[in-house]
Amino acid sequence: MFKRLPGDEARNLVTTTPDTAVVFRPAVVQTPAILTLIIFTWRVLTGCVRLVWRHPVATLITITPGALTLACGWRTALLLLTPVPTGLLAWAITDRQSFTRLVALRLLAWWRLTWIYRRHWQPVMIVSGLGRHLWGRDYLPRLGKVTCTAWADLVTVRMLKGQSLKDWADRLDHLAQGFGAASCRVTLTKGGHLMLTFPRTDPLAVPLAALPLPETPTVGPVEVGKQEDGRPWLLKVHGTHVLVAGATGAGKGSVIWSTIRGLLPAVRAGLVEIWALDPKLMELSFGRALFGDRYAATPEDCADLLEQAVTVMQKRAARFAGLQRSHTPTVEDPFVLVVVDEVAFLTAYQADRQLKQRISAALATLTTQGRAVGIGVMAALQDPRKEVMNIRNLFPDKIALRLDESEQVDMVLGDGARQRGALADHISPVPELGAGVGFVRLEASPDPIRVRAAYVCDTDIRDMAATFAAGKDAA
Ligand SMILES: Nc1ncnc2c1ncn2[C@@H]1O[C@H](COP(=O)(O)OP(=O)(O)OP(=O)(O)O)[C@@H](O)[C@H]1O
Repeated sequence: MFKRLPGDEARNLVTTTPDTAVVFRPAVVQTPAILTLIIFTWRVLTGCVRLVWRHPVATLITITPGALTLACGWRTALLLLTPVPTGLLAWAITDRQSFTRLVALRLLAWWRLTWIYRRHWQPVMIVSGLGRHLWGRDYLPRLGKVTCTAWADLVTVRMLKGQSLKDWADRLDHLAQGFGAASCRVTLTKGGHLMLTFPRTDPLAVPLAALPLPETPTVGPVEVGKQEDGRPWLLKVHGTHVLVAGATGAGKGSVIWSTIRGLLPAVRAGLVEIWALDPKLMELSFGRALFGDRYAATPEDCADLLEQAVTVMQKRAARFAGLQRSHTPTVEDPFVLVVVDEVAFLTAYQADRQLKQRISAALATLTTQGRAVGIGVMAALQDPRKEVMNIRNLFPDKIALRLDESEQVDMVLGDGARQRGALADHISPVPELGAGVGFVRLEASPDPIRVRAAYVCDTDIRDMAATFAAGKDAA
């Protein structure tokens, strides 16, 4: 008499009495050898076709020498092929960019697909829990195309049915570790498909020197640093408000000073005014000459300056009403950028309740109504919690530099930003490695982008103040 046991393998588990050892009897299905051979051949053939289709250049380069040797012998093959490496070398020397784009990166992509991703795909998927091993079969997400850019591998993936972006976002560390990358970012490309980004090199690993001053006056977007992919980081300041959040020493000053630097030619042309609030008396006081009488350090002066900005805003709004809905900077109505270093000193940490109220009201008025009439606020903040900065949501653009806690990332960049790879709490506290590094979300995309601000050192600020001090005429 056999007693059946409950569970997944019930039909394979039998025992005669409850206290005897379980006898495991695996089900054996006899597959005809011919069927196995047909399936195997079919897989090899489709694999070859797919390989040639996806990587024609790499396949051609690999196969040609062997094919020529077989067809004409090694001497003739050598004779025929010698011009190829010579030609490639000449191409690489004369037009490095096109050679890299058309040959080098494609070869690299093929190599990394076969050697890194395909080889490790199955174990990484199973161990990370993104694939399943059920009834003796592996159910794995489909590895798609690998594209190499100058700095990262972009890997397309078709998710398993029933998986969500969150399942992948929760396992970014596993994926980075599994494929030997420093980090991993995930983006949904279309229904069921996503793209994983594995950086190979980090263009932001070394500090960036202050950028050259723009040749023509511009109100933005201002180039303030570099993006992870090596492209310039352009920060919009006109028509928005920017909040820069970062722990102490995160490099908030470099974002502020790079922005000011990029705007200086426009300041000189009369198209921009920079009003500075420096309650810590540290950061902006260094370039005080640039701001003239639009500089305040004590809480009383800061409240007065903010209220002046509100008056300018209201007068403009009254003049513009019914005539124009957006602002174009002119000498009569320049763009006013109100820069506030450590805004919490003026709000949350301000002991004088009346002053605190005046400052909070002015800031809230400017951030809710200033955009359309050409008044922008750029505020720096160490602690982004709501208790400290209750108007943080009035800033449409936010930058998360190094933060102390993982929860603070979503407070700054919005829900889900950390899950999508904005690991601002993992940025190195070593200034050379991490100061000025941060994450931003551009308006067009929910995916965070890693950036680094250029470092405007004391000498640069001194030079800027000497050349552009308020009241100096254009050279
Ligand atoms: N973009 C940068 N690249 C390299 N190093 C930087 C950069 N920005 C700042 N640093 C270095 O980090 C140090 C701290 O920077 P900074 O004072 O701007 O930080 P912070 O966020 O303003 O800090 P705090 O809130 O304490 O004032 C600087 O003295 C400088 O040495």
